[in-house]
Amino acid sequence: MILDRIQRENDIKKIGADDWNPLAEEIREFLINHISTSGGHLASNLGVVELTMAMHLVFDLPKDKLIWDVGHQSYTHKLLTGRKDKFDKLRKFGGMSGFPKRSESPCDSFDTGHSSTSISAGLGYVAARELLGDKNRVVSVIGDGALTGGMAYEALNNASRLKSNFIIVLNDNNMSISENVGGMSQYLSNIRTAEAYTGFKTGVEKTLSKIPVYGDKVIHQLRKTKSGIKQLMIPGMLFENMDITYLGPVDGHDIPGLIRIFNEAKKVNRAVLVHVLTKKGKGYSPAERHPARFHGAEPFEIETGLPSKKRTKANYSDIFSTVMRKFGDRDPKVVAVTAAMPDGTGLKRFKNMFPERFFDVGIAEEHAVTFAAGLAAAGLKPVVAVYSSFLQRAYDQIVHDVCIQNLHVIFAVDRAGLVGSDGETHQGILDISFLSSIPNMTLLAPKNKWELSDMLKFAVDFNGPIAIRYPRGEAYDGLKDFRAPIELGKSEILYDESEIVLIAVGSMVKIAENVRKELKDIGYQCSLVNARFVMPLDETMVKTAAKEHNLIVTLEENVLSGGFGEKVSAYVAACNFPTRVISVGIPNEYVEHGNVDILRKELGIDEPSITKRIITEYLGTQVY
Ligand SMILES: Cc1ncc(C[n+]2csc(CCOP(=O)(O)OP(=O)(O)O)c2C)c(N)n1
Ligand SMILES: CC(=O)[C@@H](O)[C@H](O)COP(=O)(O)O
Ligand SMILES: [Mg+2]
Repeated sequence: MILDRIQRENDIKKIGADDWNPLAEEIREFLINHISTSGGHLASNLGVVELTMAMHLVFDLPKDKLIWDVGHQSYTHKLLTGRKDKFDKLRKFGGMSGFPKRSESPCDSFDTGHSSTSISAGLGYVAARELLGDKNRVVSVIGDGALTGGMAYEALNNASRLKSNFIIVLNDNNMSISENVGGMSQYLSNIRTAEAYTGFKTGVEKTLSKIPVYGDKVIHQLRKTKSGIKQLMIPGMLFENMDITYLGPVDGHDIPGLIRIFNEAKKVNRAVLVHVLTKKGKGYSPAERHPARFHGAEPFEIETGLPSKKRTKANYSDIFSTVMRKFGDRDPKVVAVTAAMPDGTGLKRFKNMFPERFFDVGIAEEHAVTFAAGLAAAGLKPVVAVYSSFLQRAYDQIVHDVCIQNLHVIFAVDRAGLVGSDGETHQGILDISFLSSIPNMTLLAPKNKWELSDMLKFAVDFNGPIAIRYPRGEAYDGLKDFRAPIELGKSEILYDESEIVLIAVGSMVKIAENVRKELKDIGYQCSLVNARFVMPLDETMVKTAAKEHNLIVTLEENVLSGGFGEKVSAYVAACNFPTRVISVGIPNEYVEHGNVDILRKELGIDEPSITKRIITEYLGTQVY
């Protein structure tokens, strides 16, 4: 194995050119084998094997800084920097992250996970280099999907003032997770289409040559300019006009060609964008044919590309998908907005049925929210389906554009709570805190799949900003018989007893149900309340709970700071009730990657830990 000769960064420089392509093949085989068992971002990684190798051949790590946008495509980089053995625990608790991590290697210059940050971070590195008198190179690698995000443009705007070298590699595979969208994607497509370029060039030359005397002179003059007649067709002119040198497009699977262009890019004393064309999923035909399915893949059979485990139960996004189709049918004012996540959020079916009422705005959560505010102001009923952690981006838009104007925007907040193997950047553990503190916002969480459907109906019929948070994965189908109509600000009493009351939010109702069973088994009386609303808080319920029990236990899959438990505690304290409140939630810290059950245990929010805590902390017995 050539790959075995790579033990650390820069070892690739000892591999002869004849072995580059065989090494690329070995890397692909390694990635397919490992990701087929661990799961992970296969298609994006297969697409950048040669690109990563070429960068490692040209640049000097860790002195030079490579910044991977999103970071989901950094597996080859990890392999080339001595982390091959860590792939056995890729994305597993305590193992290697699926994203770049400064804590993992000095060759990881910047932690990523969310999109469109790489040019800003790279520019920061460049400015620091100039101030500190360092000599390193800075290279930001951004995908065509990530280039739909507003931050990338803010950074490019800023980069245009540069007087020193900063290399931006545009990894253009003509795909986001799903089909890429928007004007920039169209612009890149035009550049990408060699035929269009060649055809246009020939066309322009032909037209000009028909102009007597001057035509030939213009052609001659244009050919003499820096990028020749190609400028007329504007490949890269958008960047060139911003004082950012454009190089390319170049075949992203041709290592010598890439090396040549990177060496050219090094000579430019300003920001330079190298446009690299790659194929998402390259080398594994199921991934080439279905790049979206293999973007973030669950474990799969290599021969067929089919998932190793068949899913038997619907997940919450499936339920959302079904309900949205029904609403689309029922109410022509219902429209759907996604920021580049039609598959993950389950909006794809709505898109197919109501294409004119479906809006994929690209990786642009801030814009998605203000766009939805505009739709609502004009009388439509926008449903913004977005992952909890990505909604963090749009905080001011929620406040400034939606809530101050009290507009009826419905937020379907998917992946709320622990998401698992994506880790810190993707855990949806802050939304209760940041949404429930915004005046005018109503925030709900369903206990099971039927309640998600009921809550969505309630939200569509509501008037004002409203968010429903629900977790990643299988939708709970227990507690089916509890289906009282949703009323604004009213919780649902599931079991009404005495002594202890568990008040749980959304996904924690299922856990609380089991905790209650265990407490009852050892002789305690225990009530169970499904909070339903985080905001507004059901104060009447809390008052009654405090009066009729010795202990209130709140449960939520969110950080404790600013969470539901704090609200309940504050209310109980404000009413001067002596009832003790224990808040179960996530400590105020970032949660690493790993299986959700393991993470819950580690965080003390799994059933046995909660039961034990209630017994030891409050009841003062070690019986359990
Ligand atoms: C702020 C934010 N929104 C959404 C996502 C989800 N997401 C991860 S990768 C991706 C597509 C990125 O496309 P591109 O940059 O072209 O990389 P490719 O997957 O094609 O390699 C999206 C939408 C994210 N990581 N961050
Ligand atoms: C890198 C990224 O942000 C996405 O690909 C994310 O990993 C998708 O997560 P889900 O698997 O929960 O859809
Ligand atoms: Mg792409």
